[in-house]
Amino acid sequence: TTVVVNSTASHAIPSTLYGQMFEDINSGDGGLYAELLQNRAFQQVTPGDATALYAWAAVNGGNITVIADSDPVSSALPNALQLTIPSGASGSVGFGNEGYYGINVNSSWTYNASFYYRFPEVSDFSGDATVALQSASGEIYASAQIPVSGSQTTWTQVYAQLTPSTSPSSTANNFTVTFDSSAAGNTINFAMFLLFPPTFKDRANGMRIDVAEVLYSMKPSFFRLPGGNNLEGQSAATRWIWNNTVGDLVDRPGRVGDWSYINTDGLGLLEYLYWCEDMEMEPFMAVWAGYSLDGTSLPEDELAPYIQAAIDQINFVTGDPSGSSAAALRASLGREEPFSLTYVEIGNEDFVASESYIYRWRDFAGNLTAAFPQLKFIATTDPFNPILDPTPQQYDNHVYSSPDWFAENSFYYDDFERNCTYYFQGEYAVTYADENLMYPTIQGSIGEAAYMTGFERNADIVFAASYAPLLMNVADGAYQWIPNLVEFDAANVYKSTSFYVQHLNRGTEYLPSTLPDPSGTVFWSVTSDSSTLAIKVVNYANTTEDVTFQLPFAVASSATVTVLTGDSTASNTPTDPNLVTPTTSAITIGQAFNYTAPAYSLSVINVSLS
Ligand SMILES: O=S(=O)(O)O[C@H]1C[C@H](O)[C@@H](O)[C@@H]1CO
Repeated sequence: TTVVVNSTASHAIPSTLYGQMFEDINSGDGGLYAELLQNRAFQQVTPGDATALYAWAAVNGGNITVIADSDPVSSALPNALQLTIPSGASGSVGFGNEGYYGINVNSSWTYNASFYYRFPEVSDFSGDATVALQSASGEIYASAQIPVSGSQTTWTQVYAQLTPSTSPSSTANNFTVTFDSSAAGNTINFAMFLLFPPTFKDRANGMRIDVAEVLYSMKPSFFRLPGGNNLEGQSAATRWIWNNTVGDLVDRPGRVGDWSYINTDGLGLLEYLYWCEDMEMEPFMAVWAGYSLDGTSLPEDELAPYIQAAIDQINFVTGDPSGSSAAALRASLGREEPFSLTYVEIGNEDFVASESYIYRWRDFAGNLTAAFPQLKFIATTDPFNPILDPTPQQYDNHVYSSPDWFAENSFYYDDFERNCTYYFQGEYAVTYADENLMYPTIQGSIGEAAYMTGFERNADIVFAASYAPLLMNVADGAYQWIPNLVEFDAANVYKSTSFYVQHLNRGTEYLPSTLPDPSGTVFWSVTSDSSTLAIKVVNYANTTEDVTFQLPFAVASSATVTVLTGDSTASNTPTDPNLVTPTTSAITIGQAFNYTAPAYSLSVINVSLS
């Protein structure tokens, strides 16, 4: 194969081309969001149900149950954990939390713990609650005393810091709250527990550092939030409601998410926005658009309150505090100046309800465009099917398919009409439906790399792309979708082979070159920025492929090539996390040079242009 590279760029690579799609699918609570306690506030559970206490367990005979407190800690959190310490109790009696499939105890960290308590009946008890981090077998790694008084019959929040003495290798640990025998016979109500490790950029109520750092290393330019299906609700009533996700944690009711678990909404709209700033990316924010996953579309004459909610949501992000109550709410929460926002998505995957989207889009996009003429609105039906008014300038395309499909469709966007319509490949990934694989394989990741060469060749109309889903807790029962880009457990983060494909793609303008054979197995894309020429070569075949490049100008003879390659079925997994990682080496090139691409490989040849 001979590839002649043009000297003149045909189009810029939009700065937004590579970003991240996020929603709470095996990934927010217990994952990116740093809160370590599961079911920390008994949100959305039914008091008395066995499940109401999930992740909590009694310690040494403590008698615990979830009650609807007669004097709830807040209207958002009606439930409390009630502990009765049996009379005659001895030893440390109370309860514990197992975390999200474990708790990482790290002696270099200071943990911040807090909870609310009250005595439902006045008691003469005055003593300490002991909070601790301990192994499943009861070895104490860290503990602290919190004074507790039986005269405290109204809610009060108390705090403690925990600094473990060691870093056990096991994450099978518990956070415990216990009392000694002096508390025997007492009944105490608890609410709104919090246990945080250090967070990314030290952000309050922030993100888990190790996961955040892996995501940051991808240098994403945007972050799509809050979904995906998790925006939509199993009913209109359980949709993602922005104003339920902001303000004091004690005022956030949480919701039954769309991935079969309760969302605390501790990772809420303001946390997302600070996260985008900390990660130097812009939010691609979705607004609920009248369709819920039970298949219901609201009739047109019921949309007005939700359009107003969308206007308020956008004003919360970018509004002037003097001009909107939502923006004033943002200011009251400590953020006077607006956040940057350009793209707003109207709904998610509305191709499943495209008939009603005709009026839902008309009313949402119509009203929001009038209210925010500076924003760009993304439609979620299939392009031009149905015809929408106002004419969308952006569409969000999603595709999940086989390795072969991705390798065979790298020209997917080449034939799209250039008619001032721009495309967001908002979700794409190889899924291994037949083998139901938990982790991407090299064959799948190289298929994705082939498809991604099409993003750059068509970056005049493809303005953004993100693999989905982004994150996955690998613990049994902790995930709802496979595969995912980055995996984690309570103490580790794992980078899939597809992560490395995402990680390698960069460039600021596209240099046209000889077109690959759309039905072939070798693909390439040449991009440059001010200092470097990046030549991506994808070989989807199981044999090596020689590619001769003819560059338009002389270049330094020494270049580097970063190669991701391996057995077609190879995956990075928790037991073998670095089975396939990219290798970088020096190569000698010239204005014309031959490159032998290994079987199943992505190669990125970087040539300095200085
Ligand atoms: O069941 S699907 O509709 O395929 O779910 C997909 C599409 C949806 O937008 C996203 O939330 C999810 C996984 O990334």
